[in-house]
Amino acid sequence: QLSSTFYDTSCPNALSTIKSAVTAAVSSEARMGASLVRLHFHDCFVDGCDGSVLLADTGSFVGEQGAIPNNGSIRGMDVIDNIKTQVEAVCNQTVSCADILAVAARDSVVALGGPSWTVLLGRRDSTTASKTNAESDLPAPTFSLQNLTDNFSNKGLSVTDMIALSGAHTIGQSQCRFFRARIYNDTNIDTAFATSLQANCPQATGSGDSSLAPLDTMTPNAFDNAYYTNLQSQKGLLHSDQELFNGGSADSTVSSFASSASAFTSAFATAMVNMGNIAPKTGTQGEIRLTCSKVNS
Ligand code: HEM
Ligand SMILES: [Ca+2]
Ligand SMILES: [Ca+2]
Repeated sequence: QLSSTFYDTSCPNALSTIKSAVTAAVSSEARMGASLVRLHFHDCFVDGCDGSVLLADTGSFVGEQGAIPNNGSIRGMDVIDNIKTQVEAVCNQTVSCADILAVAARDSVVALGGPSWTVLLGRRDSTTASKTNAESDLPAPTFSLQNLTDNFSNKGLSVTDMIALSGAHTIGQSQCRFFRARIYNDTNIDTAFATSLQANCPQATGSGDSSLAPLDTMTPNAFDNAYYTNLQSQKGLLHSDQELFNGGSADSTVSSFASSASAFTSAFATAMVNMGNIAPKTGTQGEIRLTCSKVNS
């Protein structure tokens, strides 16, 4: 249904416009690459890749940005709004916000040294958002391996896709409130690693809640396979990360991605295409938004 050539005649400069803007944003702040990849994930898992996550709360409209997994956490919506303005300047109401997110996620990975892949295009934008679905469908950092497997399976994604996509945690940061329970309560954590994290993340809820730590302690700004070698030494930051290497059925795939960068990058690229195919709106469904943060009036 989606097609890599969707904008070839209607907007031949769309992809280059997005790439330059993403490259500039990531050059000025490496973490923005991570934030844009996550935004695409949080879009696709909630009613499909339809730009729903980008809709801001305005007046009586309730978007997804206040949902528990997103609130005070997702970033980069302003960067997408800015890219959309540049894309509108070259092709009026032609390129969807959902497609801009999918391309920006790919370009972010490339900008941080990761693999490239061909992005399928032609998604249309939603005219609705669902805070309820954002709270029910996005995975939580407290999840077990079984919870994670079920959550991705509900979106049509395999365990291999789940393990590969979790490798996006090779970049970016997490707030203390999401890893506090792990560094004080989990036993499958490297002791020195836990102790070093405790310095900026006190045990008491409310203190240092938003202090940041890198998801990949080795190379936080490089899209590599260090995430998996960290898991092998019990240095996963989130409880859900370490669940992938905890003596269970995912261990062998983690080991394969840890020992082969190419096995990881190829599985990651495949899984990103699979995630990008979740319930796209096409044809006459939805709309092409003029501004990514609000529906057309
Ligand atoms: C497997 C289940 C997952 C869970 C439980 C999870 C949870 C989280 C949490 C709690 C954070 C920290 C957010 C914050 O502190 O504000 C985070 C960050 C991040 N997640 Fe995930 N995530 C998962 C899967 C994914 C997937 C599939 C992707 C993309 C393909 C992804 C990409 C990222 C990135 C890049 C960051 C860093 C964002 C930044 O620095 O702005 N995550 N994730
Ligand atoms: Ca969505
Ligand atoms: Ca890394």
